[in-house]
Amino acid sequence: MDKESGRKVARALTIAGSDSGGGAGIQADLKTFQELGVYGMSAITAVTAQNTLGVQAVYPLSSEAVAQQIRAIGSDIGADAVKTGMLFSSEIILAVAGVIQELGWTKVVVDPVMIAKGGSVLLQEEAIRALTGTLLPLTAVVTPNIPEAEKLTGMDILGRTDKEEAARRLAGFGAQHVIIKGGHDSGTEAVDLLFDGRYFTELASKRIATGHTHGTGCTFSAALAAGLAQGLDIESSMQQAKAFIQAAIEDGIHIGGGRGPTNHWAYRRSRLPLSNT
Ligand SMILES: Nc1ncnc2c1ncn2[C@@H]1O[C@H](COP(=O)(O)OP(=O)(O)O)[C@@H](O)[C@H]1O
Ligand SMILES: Cc1ncc(COP(=O)(O)OP(=O)(O)O)c(N)n1
Repeated sequence: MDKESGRKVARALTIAGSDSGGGAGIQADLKTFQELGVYGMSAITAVTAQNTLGVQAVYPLSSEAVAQQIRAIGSDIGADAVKTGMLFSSEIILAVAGVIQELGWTKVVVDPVMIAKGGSVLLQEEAIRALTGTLLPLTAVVTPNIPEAEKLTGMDILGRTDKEEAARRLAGFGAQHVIIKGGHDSGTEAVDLLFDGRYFTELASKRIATGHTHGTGCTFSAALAAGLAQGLDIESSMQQAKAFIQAAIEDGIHIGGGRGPTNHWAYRRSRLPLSNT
């Protein structure tokens, strides 16, 4: 609660890696929170030297440093929702899962970031088991893209039936909801599939032909967490996140010499009266 205005302030925490180029990771998450009217906080897991051409270096923090950042937030400000992004190692995953449990946070969005679009490793292979064994059981929504869902479940995903089976397996690890994202599919639509443990719901949008998709997954999961922090249910948060990422990709920012970032201003601008844009 903001003491002066008496208004409740929605608070969201991102536990993720820093992208020096500003398009993905912590930077994308905080921009998304801000645009959606949510107070953003961060616990940094690793620093990457990165730009639109790719990841040049990764410097992970100690699991203790990550845990202390989260506890500092939990013991004072609190968080209405949390998202995780790049976690890099099993030590960091175990620390993050431990503190989330300690603080009793339940609105937890896990974006199981593994490999950047340029091919760099953002999660060590041996950490996959820690992710499925300790973090997914604490998860309200897990948001893999297709290659991530394949890695987590150990199966190939070629069509809708495979996506459904993969979602069931991910729910089997303890995630309450699963969203298998469709950015890596072919076809004229980008179709995201939500599984709530019983039913499947598809959310489709026009696929935008663009090379400027750096940070799409981070932005989508941050928007999802922002919706949950504001008290929306999972379906409404997903609809808001889909609209946010659609606007951000459609109006991508063409900076740098490689894969440009999405435009975090675009969603709010698209909702303003024309005279104010
Ligand atoms: N070219 C595109 N056009 C429209 N939506 C897209 C496009 N690429 C990705 N998306 C959407 O962006 C979100 C993130 O998906 P994806 O790119 O698969 O994640 P990641 O960055 O983790 O690989 C999803 O909602 C997906 O449908
Ligand atoms: C620090 C950091 N975290 C995550 C990613 C991956 O971002 P993602 O949204 O999956 O999109 P790409 O960057 O892979 O285009 C990252 N690159 N850096």
